[in-house]
Amino acid sequence: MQTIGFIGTGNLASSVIKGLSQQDTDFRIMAYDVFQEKAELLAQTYGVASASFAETIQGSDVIFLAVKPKDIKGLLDQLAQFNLTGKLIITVVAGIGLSVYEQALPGIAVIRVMPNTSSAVLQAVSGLARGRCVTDGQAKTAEAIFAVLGKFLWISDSKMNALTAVSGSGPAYFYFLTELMALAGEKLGLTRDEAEFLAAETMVGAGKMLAESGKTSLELREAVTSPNGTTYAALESFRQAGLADIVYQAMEACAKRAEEMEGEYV
Ligand SMILES: NC(=O)C1=CN([C@@H]2O[C@H](COP(=O)(O)OP(=O)(O)OC[C@H]3O[C@@H](n4cnc5c(N)ncnc54)[C@H](O)[C@@H]3O)[C@@H](O)[C@H]2O)C=CC1
Ligand SMILES: O=C(O)[C@@H]1CCC=N1
Repeated sequence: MQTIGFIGTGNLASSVIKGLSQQDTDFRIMAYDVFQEKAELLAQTYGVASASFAETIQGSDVIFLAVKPKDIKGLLDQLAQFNLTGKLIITVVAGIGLSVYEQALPGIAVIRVMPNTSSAVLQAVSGLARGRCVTDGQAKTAEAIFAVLGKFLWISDSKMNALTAVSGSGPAYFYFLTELMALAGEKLGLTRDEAEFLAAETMVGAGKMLAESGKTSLELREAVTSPNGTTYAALESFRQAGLADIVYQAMEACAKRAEEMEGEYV
């Protein structure tokens, strides 16, 4: 059995620990946060161990870094004080490239991962970028973790910010669209509860169709769209308002922000 030690127990780590704790895995989990009570609450909720920083680092085969980008430099300075030989570092920190870790921790195995918060319901999609010192066994360990949490793909470090714009931040875009649809439904005469229920269930159902129907998003969209019907009217309005550009600009801003972070925080 291998031990995964989480450093930082915020939103992302909570989603991952929640997901892992639902399945019978070969992993033992330890968690540390600078706010001790936060790690303890999480540990109690999911039946995992909370421990000190040193215990977590020394007792883990996989050290899972889940702090904000602004905190990574200080954390790497702390990690450099420990003997990490043979351990695997998994980092989910947005925007910070593999070379930063490899410079700070020479010779240590690092895999950079961009998961998403759907890890909590085992429906994440994660991108994994392999560092130079990672053994095949360590790569398999990372695959075992992210396969439990959903789907994954290996990708080059240079594409990680683009992947972040699609799937790392992506859940928020769908939640935002759900909020906007609910607000519009209310304006059109539904109650808030009716509109929120309908918008959320529509998002869930459409996602399930994408997952289970074997059809593409284009095919599924066409099946809803009658010629000159109601959906057609809505989609034409989206097109005329330039939705494709709006989506591109938002995702470009996301990737650009990820790119800025390394220079800003390291
Ligand atoms: N929230 C999300 O949807 C996703 C987040 N990420 C990445 O995951 C990382 C964490 O994000 P969130 O969980 O959303 O942030 P968060 O703010 O909820 O959690 C970060 C945690 O790290 C703790 N922390 C800070 N410095 C620490 C240190 N030196 N040692 C131990 N704990 C420390 C904080 O107290 C906090 O509990 C970020 O780098 C983000 O880019 C990646 C994919 C998705
Ligand atoms: O907003 C953020 O910076 C993080 C990275 C991907 C999702 N949330």
